[in-house]
Amino acid sequence: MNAPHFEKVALIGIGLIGSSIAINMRERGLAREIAIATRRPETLKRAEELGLGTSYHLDTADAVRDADLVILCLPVGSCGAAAAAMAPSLKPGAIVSDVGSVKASVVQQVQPHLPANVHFVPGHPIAGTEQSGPDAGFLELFENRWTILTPLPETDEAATQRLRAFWEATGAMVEIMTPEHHDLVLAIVSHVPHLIAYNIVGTAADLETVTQSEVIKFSASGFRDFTRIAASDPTMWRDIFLTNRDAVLEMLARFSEDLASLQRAIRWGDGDALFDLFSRTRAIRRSIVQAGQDTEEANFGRLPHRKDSWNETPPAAE
Ligand SMILES: NC(=O)C1=CN([C@@H]2O[C@H](COP(=O)(O)OP(=O)(O)OC[C@H]3O[C@@H](n4cnc5c(N)ncnc54)[C@H](O)[C@@H]3O)[C@@H](O)[C@H]2O)C=CC1
Ligand SMILES: O=C(O)C(=O)Cc1ccc(O)cc1
Repeated sequence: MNAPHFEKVALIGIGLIGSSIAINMRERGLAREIAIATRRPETLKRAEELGLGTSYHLDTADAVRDADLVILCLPVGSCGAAAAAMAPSLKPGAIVSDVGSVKASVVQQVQPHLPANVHFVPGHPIAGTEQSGPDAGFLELFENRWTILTPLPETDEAATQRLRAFWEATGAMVEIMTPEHHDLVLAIVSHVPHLIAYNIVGTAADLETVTQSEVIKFSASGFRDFTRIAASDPTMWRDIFLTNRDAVLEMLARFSEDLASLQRAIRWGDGDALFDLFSRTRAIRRSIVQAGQDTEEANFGRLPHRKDSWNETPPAAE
């Protein structure tokens, strides 16, 4: 058990990420008090049944009172309103952070509401699943995963280092970058891939010659992987695309150009072009697996709340 990193931590929102942080604090003794706030009474009741906190609040301002660290664990589009609601009750010297998948927009939404005497250190754990809600959290979620912190030029360095130490105590590896760079990188490695999954599952479901049951019956594992990703929370992903618009559109334009050249290679029977690309991509996959960064393989067997019937045996090591 670690010494507490903070006396009191307030989590605003208690879904997959909030509950995973709460479980980490509880199991690893990272905070003495854990205040949980959420807007729906049913969710709050469930968090209490799960024993995720030490106090439970429907009022965000109540939850953050006297907190040394406040983490917004909300859909990105809701962070501004939450910051406005809690701002008058923030303790001077408190660290305010978040876990949103987009960073520049969170900075734009949250910073104007914060008093000058608190430290704002935005963050993003690059770890998750397609599940949501307070039942979805688990202790190992952040282990050996990156958490990116995007402090602002004026952010107090000591506050950033305290938050780094907190995340490292959950098992995460921490990297620091600007919000804008974060948003570009995440657009290509996370946001566009999710868009592709939503699109391909939608296209398959819309095909008039293929009934829904055939889509499920004959789906190979590649398509199944897309359906897992396309089962991710609609509110969360709507907000990601609306708030990381420019970076996603830029990466999507690059993607579309490359897709057009693949289309051309297929049309003209250019097997070399196809073979070259597939060889390069296979090498990339192998280097990711070697570095131990593959979520599916790393997470297999440690997702207690995964209920999908396609959670088959892990593939043999490549
Ligand atoms: N799910 C994932 O795999 C990952 C998500 N994130 C980010 O973490 C944040 C939270 O995501 P999850 O925990 O997965 O979401 P979730 O859907 O599991 O939980 C969201 C929580 O926020 C509450 N909430 C929703 N709208 C609200 C509003 N308008 N005002 C107040 N409370 C509201 C919900 O009741 C719930 O407690 C998002 O910003 C997401 O982009 C970051 C890394 C991974
Ligand atoms: O479930 C998956 O495959 C994910 O990609 C999880 C995820 C979703 C959003 C993030 O910002 C970070 C990680």
